[in-house]
Amino acid sequence: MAAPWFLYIPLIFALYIFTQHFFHKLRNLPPAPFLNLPFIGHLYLIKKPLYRSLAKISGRYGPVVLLQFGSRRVLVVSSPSAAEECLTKNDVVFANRPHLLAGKHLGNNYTSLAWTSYGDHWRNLRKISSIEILSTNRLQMLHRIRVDEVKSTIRALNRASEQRRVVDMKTVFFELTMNAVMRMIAGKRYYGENVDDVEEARLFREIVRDTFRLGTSNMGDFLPVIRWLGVGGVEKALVELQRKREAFMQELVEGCKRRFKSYGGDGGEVVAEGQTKTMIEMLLALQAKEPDYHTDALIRSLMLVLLIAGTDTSAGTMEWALSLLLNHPHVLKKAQLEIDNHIGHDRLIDESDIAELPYLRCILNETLRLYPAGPLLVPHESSEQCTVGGYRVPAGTMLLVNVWAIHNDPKNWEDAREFKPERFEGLEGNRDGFKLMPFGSGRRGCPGEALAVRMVGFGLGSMIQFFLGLSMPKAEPLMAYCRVRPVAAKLLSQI
Ligand code: HEM
Repeated sequence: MAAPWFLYIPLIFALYIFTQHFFHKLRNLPPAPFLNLPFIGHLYLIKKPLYRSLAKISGRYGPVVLLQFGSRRVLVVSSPSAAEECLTKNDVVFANRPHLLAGKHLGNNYTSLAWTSYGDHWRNLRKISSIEILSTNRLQMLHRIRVDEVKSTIRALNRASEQRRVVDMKTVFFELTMNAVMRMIAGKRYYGENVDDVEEARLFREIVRDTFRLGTSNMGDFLPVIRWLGVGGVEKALVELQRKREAFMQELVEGCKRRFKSYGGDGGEVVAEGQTKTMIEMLLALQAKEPDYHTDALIRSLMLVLLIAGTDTSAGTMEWALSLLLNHPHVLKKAQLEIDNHIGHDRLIDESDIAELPYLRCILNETLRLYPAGPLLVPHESSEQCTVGGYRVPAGTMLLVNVWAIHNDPKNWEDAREFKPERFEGLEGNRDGFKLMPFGSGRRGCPGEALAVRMVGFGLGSMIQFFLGLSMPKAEPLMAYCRVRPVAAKLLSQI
């Protein structure tokens, strides 16, 4: 009598796994864990946080690993040389982004700067952002906004200090960067005291919260069945969120257009006396010259990308830096001494001082080494077949560069888990090839690096200049008592 059919299922599964493994080797694909299960692939190996799980897998199978995340092939690289190979020799091949749900709905069907594929449209967006918005010249024009916001933060912390109130520093830094970036984008302030419009601010905060909640990768990206069945309603929520984001940003664009007209401007370079031209206004100037390309939709899309890419990353880095300083008082003291020696006690630190404060830059680099805000960069995808580490990588493979693993690997760094800013002293450009790349590298590397270094360096430098013996009653989230340094009391009159 024949055995019932279902008894063959384990056999079929085993055959599938062995055949997969055999062909994997035959095709010279990068190493992979043996058990590649039907439907889910290697997802069963993944726990949060993803970069730690991947570092563990790489520790076992090597710095170039090919995994299967459900329906997607994923190449994980975790050594400086493998990262270099991907982002130099194969930089163009890996310059695409995978089509993930967030890119479809929040990236306007994969057309926004962060989500669009490599090509003319991406090149144009990159050019606009690098030249028209994030160039040294433009950042200088927006300098006053950042100074204003840092001063306002110092004032708030000083009040908390006088009242001996403990402060949630995570919120302080998040609100600082959000206010600074939104004022640069549209001249609006939505957090803390003196918000422009309470209801508008409430709506904005809701949009920001939902974007950070829904905008990260979700299981539907890897298991299409979840997407088809609409499990969790994620896609519906993303569509609704994008509708709100677009409507909100369009209102801001309209507001900037009205402001423009009130100057009697024609969308040109004219700005009223004492006013700072916002990023939207910079783009409206382009719209006046070339309306067909620089549409409202393009302006909305660019601004939404900068808002999300530039805030949480910078705020998180400031929070980690302060947390590390509180746990390493000798580093804080050395940084204070550097600032006092360079600036004295009669004036406030300024962004332009950062270049002259090498130890502060070392602290920044060391923080970004230990806690990179993008531990796996943003996923890339290969447009054609290429080789990495001598292995064949097929077209359409998603690339994750495990920067966290590279930054924390004892093979690359002495005392890798120790906070030692001194390790960067004397290093030209404070970088060490592909051993340190918190902003990525190559064509898709972060275009906001200069702004980030200014915002984070200036924000952190100001904290160091003003406050002493910040103590940390609770590490998670970072809560601190801020005590004004005696030498900084005089400076308070300047803010
Ligand atoms: C400490 C702060 C920041 C860190 C650590 C950081 C890091 C990164 C990383 C790792 C990437 C991905 C690179 C890749 O895929 O290879 C990226 C992309 C990007 N970043 Fe940043 N970033 C920061 C701040 C900013 C700021 C302030 C802005 C602008 C306001 C910005 C705008 C962008 C944009 C638009 C992209 C996408 C570029 C593209 O796809 O072509 N970032 N950033």
